[in-house]
Amino acid sequence: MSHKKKNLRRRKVSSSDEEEEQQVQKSKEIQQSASTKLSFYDEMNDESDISEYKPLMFISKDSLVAQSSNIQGIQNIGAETNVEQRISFNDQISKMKTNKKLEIRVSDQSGRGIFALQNISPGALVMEDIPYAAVVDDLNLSTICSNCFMKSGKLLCCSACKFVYYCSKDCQRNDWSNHQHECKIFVKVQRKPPTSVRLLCRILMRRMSDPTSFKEIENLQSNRNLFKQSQIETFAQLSYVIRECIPKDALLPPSDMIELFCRFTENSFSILDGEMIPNGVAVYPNVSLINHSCRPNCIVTFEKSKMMIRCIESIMKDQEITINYTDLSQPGEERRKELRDRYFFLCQCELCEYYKLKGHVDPRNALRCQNPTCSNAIEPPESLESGIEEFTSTCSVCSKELHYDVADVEKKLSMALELYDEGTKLRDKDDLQALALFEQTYKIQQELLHEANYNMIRTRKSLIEIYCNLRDWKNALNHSLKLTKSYRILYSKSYPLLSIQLYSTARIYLSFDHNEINVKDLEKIEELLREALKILEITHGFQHPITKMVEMNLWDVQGELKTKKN
Ligand SMILES: C[S@@+](CC[C@H](N)C(=O)[O-])C[C@H]1O[C@@H](n2cnc3c(N)ncnc32)[C@H](O)[C@@H]1O
Repeated sequence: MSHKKKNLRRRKVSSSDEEEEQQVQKSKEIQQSASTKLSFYDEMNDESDISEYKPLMFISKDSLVAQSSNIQGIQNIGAETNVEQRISFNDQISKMKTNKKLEIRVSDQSGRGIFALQNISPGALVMEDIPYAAVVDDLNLSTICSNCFMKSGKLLCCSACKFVYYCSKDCQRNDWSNHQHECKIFVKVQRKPPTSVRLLCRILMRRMSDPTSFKEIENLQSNRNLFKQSQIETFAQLSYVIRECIPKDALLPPSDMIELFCRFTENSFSILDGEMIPNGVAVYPNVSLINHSCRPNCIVTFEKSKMMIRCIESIMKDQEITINYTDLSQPGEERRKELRDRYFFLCQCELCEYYKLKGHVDPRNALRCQNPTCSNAIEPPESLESGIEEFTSTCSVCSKELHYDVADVEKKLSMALELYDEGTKLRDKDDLQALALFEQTYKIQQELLHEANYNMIRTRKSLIEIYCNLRDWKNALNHSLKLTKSYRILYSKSYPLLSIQLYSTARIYLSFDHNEINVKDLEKIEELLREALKILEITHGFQHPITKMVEMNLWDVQGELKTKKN
């Protein structure tokens, strides 16, 4: 599907909802009937290329209610209603420090989930967990310790394979049981298997040394019946790679290997650094029980490979704990597609439902008001396909009469996306040419799209990156300030990406020549850092290295401000 259609497609509330309901109904039927499932998925899509799975934020499910009764050690303490059964914490969950605040319950709609047993305030640590198994991703192997996940410019590399790095001899020793088998393979073939395969090897090695722990993995949803045949075939091929990497005793029978791949696909997390940039992949079985919302009340952050779930929106007793599985800057339609394709459910969260209501325009795919002084989001017109040539509307903020020539808008936006793609291809080769293409893209989009439109955000991010590479701080700052404004529209006030964006903007400011920064600038920087810090204390906690770093930057700026004022 071309991007232009995505841009302009207006949601036909009733029919698309019906379609989605039908698809979900169909997927429920498939869960019960393995024989029909694959043909449905073949029909439904698509361009599945999962040979290089991106470790996602998250996970998925199976026939959940049925599965819940098989959970080892989880005791069903009786259904209080037909919809929800209360389930007490089992050994697995009691490992979590804060378990008295939480319990597992099961619902027809989303299977197992974690619920609050008391009110929880923003900033509170709701859960923390260490990985069952974790690997540093390929790009970061030389800068992150493969055992403790410490980031450093001075790591020691494994003298045998020279692929894997450690921060100390102790870390190398501790990781040896995991690394010894892959090390031989790296030496033999002089290249690494994909990150996902390396992680699965570690899971299987742990199973061999600690068989009871493997129940934690077996408890995860697999949704095997819902995977497409092409995906299952890829899993089968990757299983062959795994056979080459670990001892025979560590292997599972072929069908269990496929099941493991399905569980991994639905339950793996990206490990993120403080700035929310992925640097590894891991499985955290306890946290895998948390369901998704596009308006989550909790957020996942990491200290090295330890995962922390912190509350970002007040949670009331009996409310479900939720985190986000997708990129929230994407329009609802795309988020729902991703969730349906990967996690096999139709998202009906507060955010998705809100924009289905008449009169609520999602800025993520909106046009902008044609009045240059008005920034209102306008619901995009029907695409060309539906035969509409002109779209008229009235801006609800400035009351301007709006007239869009649909063909012209489609053409311009389509051209902007082509320019963007060209720019992306050139990005690592020729910054200046890429910059010229991104500027052209921006010029077209700025005239037509709302500032929080997904495509505008993408273009701005690319422009900021290139201007920073070129040390053109003035232009980088201009776009970064505007991006911050868009993030305020897109994200809740305690969302970590907003704090990281505020901090990045402050850093761009601080990159200016010292003499160019006056008191007014310093006050602005102080304001940015203050706000970033306030959010980070909630999302990452007071002790997180990034929180400390922002705090130190703030002190420096406050000191300088004092000196300049005197
Ligand atoms: C990581 S698992 C979450 C725990 C899962 N409910 C379980 O029982 O193991 C992800 C799966 O949970 C279900 N799920 C998560 N969020 C959901 C939501 N908002 N609505 C419906 N189902 C959801 C989906 O089946 C998804 O594949």
